Amino acid sequence: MTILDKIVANKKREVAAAKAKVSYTQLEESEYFHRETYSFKEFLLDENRTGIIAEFKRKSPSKGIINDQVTVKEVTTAYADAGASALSVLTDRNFFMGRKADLIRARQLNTIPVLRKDFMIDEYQVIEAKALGADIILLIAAILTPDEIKKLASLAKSLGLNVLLEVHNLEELQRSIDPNLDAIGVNNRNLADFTVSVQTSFDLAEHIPDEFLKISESAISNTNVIKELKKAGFSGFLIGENFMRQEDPGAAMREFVKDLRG
Ligand SMILES: O=P(O)(O)OC[C@@H](O)[C@@H](O)c1c[nH]c2ccccc12
Repeated sequence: MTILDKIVANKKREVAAAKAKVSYTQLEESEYFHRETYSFKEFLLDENRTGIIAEFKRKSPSKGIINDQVTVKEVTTAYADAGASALSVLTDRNFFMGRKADLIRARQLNTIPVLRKDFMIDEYQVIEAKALGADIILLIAAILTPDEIKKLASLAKSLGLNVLLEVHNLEELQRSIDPNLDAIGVNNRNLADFTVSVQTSFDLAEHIPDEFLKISESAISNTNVIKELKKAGFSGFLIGENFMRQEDPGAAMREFVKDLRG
């Protein structure tokens, strides 16, 4: 059983428990369920921002605890001030030490798009994402069939959510392309064995149709890589650990952006 299999098995139990605890009607009564979402594209392509999707991540299966000493407030507001185009907030509890309350908090405090970073396998989670204040959902090709992607993405679009599809290889990309997607993210980390290579993004770039925003995810730790990824057509850069492993993740991002712009 790979780690991804374990995460999905756990997620199925978690979703069943959430459904028993909070009904669809209750989700739809959330104030955020009716809000107008921010456009992912608009913030990514805004020249005054950086294209960086800055992630709040306390822990990961590959690295263990990264940083459990900082608050959602200090980190996400500093990320936004430093020029993040969007925030990514982990809501998986067991493997990433995330909480749904982290997403609500990030939403309350910021006026840029927020990505719900989780393992989406059920329509309930999409509705829940809107109710928690998300603007963007992540769909991971490795754990979904093309029909599931279509179903979850079209539901998300009907709620005004932006959809980011994550792929790790050409086969996943080609089978998963769907008109309801807004952005395609190439994960430089193989979720089956945790190996990382930014080359994965360069290899897949030309295969992503131009109507989708191109995002490079994971293992980005220097600004030269971003400059090269931009030349290859990428407009979004998802960065977690490189900032979160520092005592002050917001300050780390500020320095990084200074270097990127300098
Ligand atoms: O911390 P990194 O290497 O900068 O990576 C961030 C992000 O890409 C990574 O957390 C991620 C990418 N896809 C995921 C899917 C689920 C959980 C986490 C992820």
